[in-house]
Amino acid sequence: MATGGIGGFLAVKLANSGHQVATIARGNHLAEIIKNGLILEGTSGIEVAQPWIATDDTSKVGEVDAIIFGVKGDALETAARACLPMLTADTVVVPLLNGVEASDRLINILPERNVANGVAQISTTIASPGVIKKIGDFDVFTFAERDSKPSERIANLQQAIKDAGSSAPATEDIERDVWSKFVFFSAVSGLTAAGRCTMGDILSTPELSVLFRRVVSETADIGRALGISLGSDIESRIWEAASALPKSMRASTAIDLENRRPLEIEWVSGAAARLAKKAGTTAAINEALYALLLPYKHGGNSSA
Ligand SMILES: NC(=O)C1=CN([C@@H]2O[C@H](COP(=O)(O)OP(=O)(O)OC[C@H]3O[C@@H](n4cnc5c(N)ncnc54)[C@H](OP(=O)(O)O)[C@@H]3O)[C@@H](O)[C@H]2O)C=CC1
Ligand SMILES: CC(C)(CO)C(=O)C(=O)O
Repeated sequence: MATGGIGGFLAVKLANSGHQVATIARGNHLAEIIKNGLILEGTSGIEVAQPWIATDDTSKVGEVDAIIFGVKGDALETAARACLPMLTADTVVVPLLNGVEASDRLINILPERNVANGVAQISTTIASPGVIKKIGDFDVFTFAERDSKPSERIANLQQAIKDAGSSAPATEDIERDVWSKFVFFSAVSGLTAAGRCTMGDILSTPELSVLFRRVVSETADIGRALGISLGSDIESRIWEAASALPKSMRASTAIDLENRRPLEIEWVSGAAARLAKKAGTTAAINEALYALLLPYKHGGNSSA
């Protein structure tokens, strides 16, 4: 659930390493998957997978072991309800959305025993109906039970993803990992989208570098105020990692903005602003980035 950048990538990899994979998709994307298979254009060539089932009707899938949950933030509730027919008491639902609220939002709809927590480091997109495109060489999926305790179902899914060629490291603190990506992403997303710039621009413009580092500190402080054990070196580690990113890199938010698609800002800059209030701290820069992107939230032109 579903067959976008995240779900489509893992569907191809898992199906081609021998697993029974159902791809939930709709419209032209589904029609092309049924007709030609699901195609992954990666840096090392093209792979095609024939899903076990490709459908927009989850009641046709039956009960499953695991659900890779990868829809955009605004689609979470509807997609979660559609997962209900596929659950047994042991099915694990692994959210890989950006932001820090997906797992908590899922337990409002799905039984808590079914819901895990997770985060993805990858850059993939639906290039055209039936075709997923991967950019770059990184594909790391970090996930665990909500309380981070080891479990067989998490270990099995990690092993399956590793056998399929990606990275799925074990973690002793999934909340910290989800927040670490959020701290990084709040800066990359907010600046490359609101600033219409690339990581190269951020790294080569001292004023933008300072702003990037301020967003990172601001979001990290929100996490710390909420009790997340982010560590005192997260700011420097993120800056080091950011400095090594490809110069042309932009967040999916910036690419969505350019393509006039809806933006996930409610779950990134907007979430930082909201969570700061909850934590009793401030988030002036995240608030500003959120406000600058708000006119474009629903896609299309600005509301002006
Ligand atoms: N792609 C990436 O590289 C990364 C993505 N992420 C995060 O992962 C999440 C998913 O991103 P991504 O995979 O790129 O998103 P995509 O937009 O590529 O894919 C989401 C898919 O979900 C489908 N969908 C939504 N609701 C339903 C539903 N009820 N039934 C069936 N299909 C549905 C959409 O179909 P339709 O078009 O018909 O609405 C779309 O095909 C986001 O939070 C993103 O920020 C995190 C790290 C990297
Ligand atoms: C920054 C990146 C590519 C890291 O996975 C990402 O999550 C996104 O752009 O949505």
